[in-house]
Amino acid sequence: MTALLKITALETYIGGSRILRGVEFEMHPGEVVALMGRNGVGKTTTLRSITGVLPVRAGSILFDGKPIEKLPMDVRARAGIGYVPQGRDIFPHMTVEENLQIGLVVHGRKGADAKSALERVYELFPILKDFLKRKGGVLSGGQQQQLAIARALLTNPKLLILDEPTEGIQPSIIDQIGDTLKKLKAPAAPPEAIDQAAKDVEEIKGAVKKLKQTHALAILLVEQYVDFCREVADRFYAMDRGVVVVSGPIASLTDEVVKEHLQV
Ligand SMILES: Nc1ncnc2c1ncn2[C@@H]1O[C@H](COP(=O)(O)OP(=O)(O)OP(=O)(O)O)[C@@H](O)[C@H]1O
Repeated sequence: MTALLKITALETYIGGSRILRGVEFEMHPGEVVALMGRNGVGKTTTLRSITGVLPVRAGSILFDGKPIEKLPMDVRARAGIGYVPQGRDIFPHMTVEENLQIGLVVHGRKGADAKSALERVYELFPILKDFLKRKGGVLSGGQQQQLAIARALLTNPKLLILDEPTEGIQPSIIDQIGDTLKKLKAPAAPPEAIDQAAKDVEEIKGAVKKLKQTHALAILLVEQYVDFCREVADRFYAMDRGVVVVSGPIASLTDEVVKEHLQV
């Protein structure tokens, strides 16, 4: 099968620092791939290099068989690369509906085409349809993430890139069950917040799984939480200091691999 995305010998610098030092990986249509690694190894830099936020110094990025590494960001987006950056980037003072409308306008979708695109995202994220008139900023973290994914889907991407979709949602749960010291120092999150966080994570997981079944698109996911990756991804790549050090089907992401390459 022809690769949808093929990255070869990719090098990206930030300022004078060589952050990516020959990244190589590929993705096929319809695949969910997790890009993993400890903090600061270059995962976000890799995503930014693919989307065109950062210029590439050397190497190639083939998307759908064509080189894109020199193309501007908007051209890459129109070619079929949808991107949900870390921190989600929704407009907090605008309603859910307005946030989605912006997605449609930016990509020139109107009339019946726009309506059917919206229906598709409402099917995937019913909560958004219920909350159309709410301001983005009052949604829970997971609901904002759903809104950001929905907006990216309105462009009909062939590849959807998600940078840490559970960031800022999971820690509240982990704080509760983990580090006792932290618990003693910081007041516990109220039970409603923990319930909401757990529900949010399940909804995002569910959405990725549903996307996999119902949409012909590939998903590249940066995610720290191993269980999340094990549940939704088909394959994984783990990075260390600017290169991919191990990869394989998600079943080969054993606890030993996690210990060696992912745990702090
Ligand atoms: N704007 C910047 N200026 C200087 N160095 C940067 C900048 N952005 C990132 N870096 C450095 O580049 C390296 C890779 O960062 P990157 O954000 O790609 O890592 P990451 O694997 O996504 O980690 P994280 O999970 O912490 O986001 C890090 O060492 C970081 O300090």
